[in-house]
Order: sequence, then structure tokens, then C-alpha cells
Amino acid sequence: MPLRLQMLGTGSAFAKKYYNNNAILYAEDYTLLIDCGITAPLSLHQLDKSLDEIDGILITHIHGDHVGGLEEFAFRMKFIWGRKPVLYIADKLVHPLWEHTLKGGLTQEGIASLEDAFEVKVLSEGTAHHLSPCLSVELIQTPHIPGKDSYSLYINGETFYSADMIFQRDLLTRLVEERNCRKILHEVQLQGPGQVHTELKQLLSLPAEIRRIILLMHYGDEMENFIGQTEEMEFLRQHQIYTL
Ligand SMILES: O=c1ccn([C@@H]2O[C@@H]3COP(=O)(O)O[C@H]3[C@H]2O)c(=O)[nH]1
Ligand SMILES: [Zn+2]
Ligand SMILES: [Zn+2]
Repeated sequence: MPLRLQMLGTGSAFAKKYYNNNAILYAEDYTLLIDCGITAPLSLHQLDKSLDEIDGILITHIHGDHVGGLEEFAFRMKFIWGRKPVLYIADKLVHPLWEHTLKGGLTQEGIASLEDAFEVKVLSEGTAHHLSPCLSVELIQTPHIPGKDSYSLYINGETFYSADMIFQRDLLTRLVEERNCRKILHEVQLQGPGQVHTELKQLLSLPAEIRRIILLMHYGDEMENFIGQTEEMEFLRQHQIYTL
């Protein structure tokens, strides 16, 4: 059965209309939350999804629009469901996620580390990890903020899910030409210089055969003004279910 994708939000960090760019990935035997930003708990509530329906959470990097909902997620799982959420995380993000983001809010009797709050599954970069028989994820480190580790995802050996990232033409070309990539879910910055993101005009400079498999996400509130200006690339929409 093909994977399905439902975005909890599709907005950039400062967007107010589209919520944080977080996704639910449905495999036949596994439901994965990709990133859990500030608006993720509200969006799950609006979908009438119980946190217990999420089998695991994977985070791409440490910015509020990608991890800002983890404290609420962990507390609700502990006090309502009596268990820890499964958290997939790159080895290099374990320390900063706890020390720089979650420690202040989650620390109390019985919670003194990331492992006390989550069932932590550390992922190494560059190899496909099977989260279940029907779902594999490879972390690909991609540049975003200097000095800050950030990971894009290669899912089931055919779908690329970009983290927030600076444009990587060679990576996208290699994935399509050498690694059988069939779908690219890509962040986009519609206006202004893309110092830490990928500009629309950079994605437009890709050949049509790559543009054809790109869906756009992590966009600003001005998105409606860009409809019809993205060639073959369509904007992902919040809560719509896509078959990948
Ligand atoms: O050097 C920097 C660092 C950050 N920022 C902004 O802060 C936001 C943080 O979340 P984000 O990664 O989704 O988007 C980022 C940008 O909008 C920036 O413009 N330049
Ligand atoms: Zn972001
Ligand atoms: Zn970011």
C-alpha cells in the first residue's frame, strides 16, 4: 500500500495562516509524525486525532516550529495515556534538544533526561532505518543555519522530505537520477533572500522533470499571491491527504 501524507500545517516559522510545517505520514503499519511544532497539538485536535494514534515522532532540527509541541506531547502522553512517546532523533540532536529546549519545562520528579520523557530511538545519518516493515527513513544532513545540525528525510527509498534547508541542486539531481526519487516535498521561501531557506526562484531553475515531482511546503502567508507562478510545482495544503 502506498504511503499517505497529511500536513498538520504548511507554513513558515512566522506564518499565521498555515500553522507550522509538520506532517503525519501514514504507512500501512505505522503512523509517523514528522516534526512537532508549536501548532501541532492544536492541529491534531482539529483533526480529532488522539496522540495515542501516533506511533512515533521524528524531528528534523531544533526550531520552535519543528519541536515546540514536544513538551505538551510528552506531558499528555504521560498523564493521560501513561506512556512515553517514541522519539526518533539524530544522535547529534539528542543533547541540544534536551539541554537547550525541553529541560526547563519537562524537568520534575521522575523526569531528568530526554529518555525519561520519551522512548528515544537514535538514528544515524546515511543509512535507511526501518521504523516498521513498511516504513524506512534515512536521514540526510542538509544545511540550514550555520553550526546547527538539520536533517532531511529519504523515505522508503523514493520520497524526499526536505527539512528547512538552503537549496541543494546537486542533492536533488542525484536523488532523482541515481536513487529513484519519485516525489519531493520541499520547503520554499516565496519572498526575500533565502539565506537559510530555499527560494522559489531556485526551485524554478530545476529542470521540468524534477519540478514535476515537487510539492511545496513551509511557505509564508503570501502563498495565495503565488498560485500560478510555480510552474509544475503545487502547494501542499493543510489537512489534505496525499498519496505518495
Ligand atoms: O539566521 C537565521 C535564523 C533564523 N531565521 C528565521 O528564523 C526562523 C526560525 O525557523 P525557520 O528555520 O522555519 O525559519 C527561520 C527564519 O525565518 C533567519 O531568517 N535567519
Ligand atoms: Zn521551519
Ligand atoms: Zn528551521
